[in-house]
Amino acid sequence: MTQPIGSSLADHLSAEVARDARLADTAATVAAIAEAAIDVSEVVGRGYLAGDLGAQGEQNSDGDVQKALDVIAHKRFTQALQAAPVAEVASEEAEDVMVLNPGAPLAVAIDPLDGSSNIAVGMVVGTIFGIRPVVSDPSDPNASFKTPGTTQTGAGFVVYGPATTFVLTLGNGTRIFTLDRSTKTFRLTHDAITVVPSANEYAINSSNGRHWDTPIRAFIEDCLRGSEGPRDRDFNMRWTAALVADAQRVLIRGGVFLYPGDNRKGYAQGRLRLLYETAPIAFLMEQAGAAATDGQSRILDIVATKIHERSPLVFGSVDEVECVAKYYEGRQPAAGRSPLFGQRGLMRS
Ligand SMILES: O=P(O)(O)OC[C@H]1O[C@](O)(COP(=O)(O)O)[C@@H](O)[C@@H]1O
Ligand SMILES: [Mg+2]
Ligand SMILES: [Mg+2]
Repeated sequence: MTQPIGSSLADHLSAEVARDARLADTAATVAAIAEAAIDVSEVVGRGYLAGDLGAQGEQNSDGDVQKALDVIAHKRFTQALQAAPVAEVASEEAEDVMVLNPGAPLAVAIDPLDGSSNIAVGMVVGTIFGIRPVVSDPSDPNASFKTPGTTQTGAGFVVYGPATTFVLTLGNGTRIFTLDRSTKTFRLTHDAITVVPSANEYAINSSNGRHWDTPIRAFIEDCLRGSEGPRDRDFNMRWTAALVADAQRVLIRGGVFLYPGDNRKGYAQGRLRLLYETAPIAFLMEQAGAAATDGQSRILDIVATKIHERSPLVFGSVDEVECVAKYYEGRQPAAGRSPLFGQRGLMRS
């Protein structure tokens, strides 16, 4: 049963379990993550008064330098998951899978703090998670995470912005809950979201333009040409440097987000990690009627071979995601290439 706007996350979780009792463990895990998110939200909300949250520490598994807030968030979410029916955790901030409650039914992949480059400048950051069943294989400690994203029973992200939002799917639509700070409760503000099929906004870090492959360069070039190019309409560009914030914008307003692979060393598969970034976002997008691919193939069908594996990511309004795939297939709208590429101009390589 759909809950009314303003109802609590706890009520929504109860309703989901009433709909499908198999979701009980997933719902308990989501509740634990939400509690921790409120605590992290308070730290983020104190901003510079909380000390130097951007202070640099060790390198994480992916070679990124950990910031103080990365470590605080990792500890708080791990503590929360310890008290949930979770056996294993794959965290961006831990090299190997962490074993929490052996014998418990669930495995969680988590990016405790997304958008780390925004910490020091006091801008929006978040948390991303995907929940899936444990796969027992004594010969492979990572077996639970080597299943396609379609096995996820729940996924979500938190945005610590002007408001703190908790964006959730349990496979029955995507909803946004907003933190009511007076009661420390997440309340439903956006029920069963439907992303518009087409919109005039794209998000990409265009400073990497000279490293992109031809289809992505051509797609962005044609967006830039706007009403004078084959797309026949003008586009706007947004990039927050926090995947969670860009994903929330796409859910509410539509558009397309791209973090493709590129020619920089180590970036052949882009920057984002399959298990705790692209697969949860893909589940949330599909549940909102949007799409998510690596440019051509559905993200939710990809099986990780290692826990910190990266994948290119293109998600958002279905027509735009489909349009990107057409550029890869050579079926893009016909037109001469723009002078912005290949010759003198903004995007010259
Ligand atoms: O700095 P870039 O290359 O624009 O990358 C930004 C992207 O990297 C991320 O910050 C990666 O996440 P982490 O901060 O968790 O490593 C995304 O949130 C964001 O979309
Ligand atoms: Mg991240
Ligand atoms: Mg992170």
